[in-house]
Amino acid sequence: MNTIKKALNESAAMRWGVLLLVGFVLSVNYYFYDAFSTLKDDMRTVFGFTGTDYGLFASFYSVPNTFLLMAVIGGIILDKIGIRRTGFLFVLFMTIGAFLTAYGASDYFNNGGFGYELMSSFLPRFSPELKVMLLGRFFFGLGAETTIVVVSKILVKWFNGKDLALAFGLKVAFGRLGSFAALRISPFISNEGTNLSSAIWFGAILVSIGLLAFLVYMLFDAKLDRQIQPVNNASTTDSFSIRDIIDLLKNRAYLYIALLCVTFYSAIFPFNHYAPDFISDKFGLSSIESGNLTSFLPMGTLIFTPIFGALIDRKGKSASAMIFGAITLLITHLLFALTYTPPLIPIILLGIAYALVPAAMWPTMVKLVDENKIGTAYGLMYSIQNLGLFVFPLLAGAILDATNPGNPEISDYTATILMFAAVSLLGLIFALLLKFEDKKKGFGVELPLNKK
Ligand SMILES: NCCCC[C@H](NC(=O)[C@@H](N)CCCCN)C(=O)O
Repeated sequence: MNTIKKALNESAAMRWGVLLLVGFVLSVNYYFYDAFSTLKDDMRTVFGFTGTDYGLFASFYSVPNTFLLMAVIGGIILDKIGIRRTGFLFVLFMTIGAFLTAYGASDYFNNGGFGYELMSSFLPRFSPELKVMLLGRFFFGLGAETTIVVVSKILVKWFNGKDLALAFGLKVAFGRLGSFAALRISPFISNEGTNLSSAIWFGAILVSIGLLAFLVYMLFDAKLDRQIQPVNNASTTDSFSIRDIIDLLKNRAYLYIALLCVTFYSAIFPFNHYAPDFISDKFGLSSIESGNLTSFLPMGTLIFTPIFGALIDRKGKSASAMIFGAITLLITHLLFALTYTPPLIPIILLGIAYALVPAAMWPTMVKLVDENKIGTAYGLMYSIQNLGLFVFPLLAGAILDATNPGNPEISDYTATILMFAAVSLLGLIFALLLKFEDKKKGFGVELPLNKK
């Protein structure tokens, strides 16, 4: 008797199992990205970091992705050599970067350990620990961004047509879980800077466990490829040409979504790097208290992004959701900058924006580009986004130093947060332009994602 064997991605249990595995890789990625925001003040007291030093450290994540176009190159590599090899390579970079960062902040290194002399011998404006941490942040960013592109492609491979927006929403939720854990655990381990180095090592160890999780995923991926190869061959053999990038940039809807992406995230991620310190300074809280308060943000989005994702799968309205999210973001920053509204209220508003826009924006890509170019499309979008993630933490640190001379313990963040409000306003303009373009060209951005 002939039995038809179902491919692995036909099984719902397998799909959600895979999401759990790659979701963990994202959680540790975001953990390490956000672990430093509650340590800003500890790094000021232990290493003497100024606002600009801290901003530079946060920005260095984006250097490879913006200036070396690594997120685009990672996306191209992904479309060319496939999920397993690309994923392994970039999760490995992420791990190396996390360990280098922790090494730079370690007591061993700072007591004259291996490489200390070399790192002291050039660019005396920057301390040796900052230089090694910057190098670590560089490699971490190089690996982390392409890893997110890889995970997006994994989800398209396993979930397309089957709750894709929900899966993307859950993927984002896994990232937020990592941020939540970082905001809670990092200041707790650091204990006002007495265990600063242990807090960073803890993050690096988590990232290395993420590498092990990816190795396990590779086994499932190989099995699925053996099952679907004859049907899906096109998606792995299509070769990259520079035309792909030109075509993407000529697609106005793609351009608007990429510009919304850079402005929206520039008003959130760089803000998050400063949020615990800002809340602590403006409302007189300890770093653990302000970390706890800020952690409501990823916690809320963790719950609401999948819910909004599921709604968009079924009801559509992605462009309208992005507009609404952008307006909410603008209101949030104005409240933070200009009022003493209890911080939980703007944090809740920020959570709505931070859940709604990503839930609508990322899966919309399948409406705008072909699946076999999706790695390149996401990669390019990340490189554009990383330009903002490079510029704005630096700018925020520089504005902070300029408006608070002498690196004081308590800083006035008004000018810094108003800068984030201005960036949010730009995001709103691009969200509106996207909606008009969709109306004109009929991409179907407002339609549900689920196939009937
Ligand atoms: N399918 C894409 C989901 C991306 C989610 C998005 N993350 C980013 O935009 C990253 N490029 C930057 C992440 C920085 C932390 N590692 C998000 O909403 O988190």
